[in-house]
Amino acid sequence: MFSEQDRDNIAWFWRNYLKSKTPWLFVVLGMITIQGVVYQQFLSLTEDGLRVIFDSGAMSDLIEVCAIVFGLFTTRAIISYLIPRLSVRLASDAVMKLRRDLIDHLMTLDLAFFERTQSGEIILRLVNQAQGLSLFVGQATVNAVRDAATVIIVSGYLIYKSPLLFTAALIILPTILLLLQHVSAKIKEVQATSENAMGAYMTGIDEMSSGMRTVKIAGQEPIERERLVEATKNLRKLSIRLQSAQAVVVPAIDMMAAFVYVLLIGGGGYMVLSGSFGLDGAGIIAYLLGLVLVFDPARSLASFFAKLQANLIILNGVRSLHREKPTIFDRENAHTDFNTDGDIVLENVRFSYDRKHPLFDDLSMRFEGGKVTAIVGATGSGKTTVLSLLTRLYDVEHGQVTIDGTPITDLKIKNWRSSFSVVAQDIVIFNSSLKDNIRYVRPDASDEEVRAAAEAAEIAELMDARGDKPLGPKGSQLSGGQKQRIAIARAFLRASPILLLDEATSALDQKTEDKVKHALNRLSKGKTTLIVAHRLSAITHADWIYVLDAGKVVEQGTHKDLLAQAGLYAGMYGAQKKSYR
Ligand SMILES: Nc1ncnc2c1ncn2[C@@H]1O[C@H](COP(=O)(O)OP(=O)(O)OP(=O)(O)O)[C@@H](O)[C@H]1O
Repeated sequence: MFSEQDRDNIAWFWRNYLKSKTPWLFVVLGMITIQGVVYQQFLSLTEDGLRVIFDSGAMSDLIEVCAIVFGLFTTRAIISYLIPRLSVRLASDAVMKLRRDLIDHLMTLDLAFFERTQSGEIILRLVNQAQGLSLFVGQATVNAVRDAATVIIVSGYLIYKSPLLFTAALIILPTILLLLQHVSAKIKEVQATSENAMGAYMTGIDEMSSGMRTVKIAGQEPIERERLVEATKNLRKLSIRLQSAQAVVVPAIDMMAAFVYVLLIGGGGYMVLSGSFGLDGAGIIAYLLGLVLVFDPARSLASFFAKLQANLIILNGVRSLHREKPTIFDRENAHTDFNTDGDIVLENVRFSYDRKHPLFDDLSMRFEGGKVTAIVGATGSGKTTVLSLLTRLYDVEHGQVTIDGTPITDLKIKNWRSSFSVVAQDIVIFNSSLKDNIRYVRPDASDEEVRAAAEAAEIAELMDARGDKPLGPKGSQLSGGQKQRIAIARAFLRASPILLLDEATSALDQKTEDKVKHALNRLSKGKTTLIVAHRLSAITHADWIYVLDAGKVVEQGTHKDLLAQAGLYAGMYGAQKKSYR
């Protein structure tokens, strides 16, 4: 019923999220025990009360029994109010910590993880599964512990009263265990499928809403609708299957309980009638009442057990995110200081996104400190990947990348990355004001510094016009060129010693591009600058140019050298010039 992995996951959850609350858990346990004792006392008092009635005893004794029973149940009611207040707080704290840990952990993971994991899967873990666990731990588990305490205490009392009758009642135990074993496997299987389906559904919603422009232009709304509706149908089917698997538990236990009641009325009745078992009418009625008090929580426990199986799958889902390990992290004794003006060198680098097809095999390049180097080449030749290796979004598999002779893997990642200003192809705009979007790369920048950066990137006018108005999800209220100018403004604001420009001005009109380019040229003065561009006219001024083809450097030199070589570069340049005429 519990696999090795389940036990390990529960131990992990306990260690990290509940153990520190042990004193409070004891308080809850104490209150739960009192509730169980209330039931046991109730039984004992009922037996006394019945005896007073059967034996025509004193009315005052009966009143006393009634008063105590009332007092006992009032105590139980007060505790029933206090327990959830405390337990929900404990569970919410645990899940907040779990969510915080998951977020912290996500931040350490490699870019590669996010490129292969569906967004819905991450949302599912952080939102639904964490919430589900909170409810389960805070409510279901506490109720289950209360039920277990009641079962143990009342059963103890029943064993004390008549071991023989209790042993007879245990006849059904093996059947219950077999049933639970069978059901738990089924529940686990359906829950795992449901979780995957829910993750895919969430990813579908994310893709649909962020890709609505393409959906509408391609007229694919019916297909998107169909895709999502199909997913909801699938979820409905799985939810019914799960409920059906869980639903058999309670009625099956009720049937078994009926069997035990009949057995005990018959057997117990016989024991009273024979008079040789020390059991009277009041005793057997109280005994039957006791069994009812045991069966009710036992039935809830069985249904808790069914829910537990589903939650173990959820717990495993959350844990699996924790099991993801980053491959790019700081080495021990990593340096924080390095010469940012030094040459950056790729030495015999091998790298592949997909192990079977290396993109680079023995690639060597040098980016001279303080100079402008350009990388050109056909689409897919690996230009952006070179920039990703420099910024350690990926690590090389073989060879090394160095700055001023120091391998970049010896440097603290935070310090190394902070030496870059980047204008990337995939510009990320947040749904906040334009000003805050520029400030994102340097939160401590003053208003004047943000304005100067916006002016250099020719976006100051728009920044004033929009004021504090958010830019829409993923900057949806901006044009491509406006987004690009925000990215450029960020590079101006950050003003780090190494500048990476990946198709930085490709979305700008000629006039704006000319202005921005002058500003960028000023910014790159004295900085190690790497430019990736398709439009070769944009890089003719570079101190050195690399021409990449299918992951290999096929030509290199200055613009003049390369034209003189009359090779690939000269051909590309000639073709572009012709098309501009
Ligand atoms: N995250 C990734 N996972 C798998 N393959 C990738 C990934 N990113 C890029 N690739 C592949 O690696 C190759 C090089 O991509 P890269 O983006 O470096 O090319 P590029 O020269 O910058 O192209 P472009 O000029 O179109 O921007 C391409 O074949 C691409 O399909």
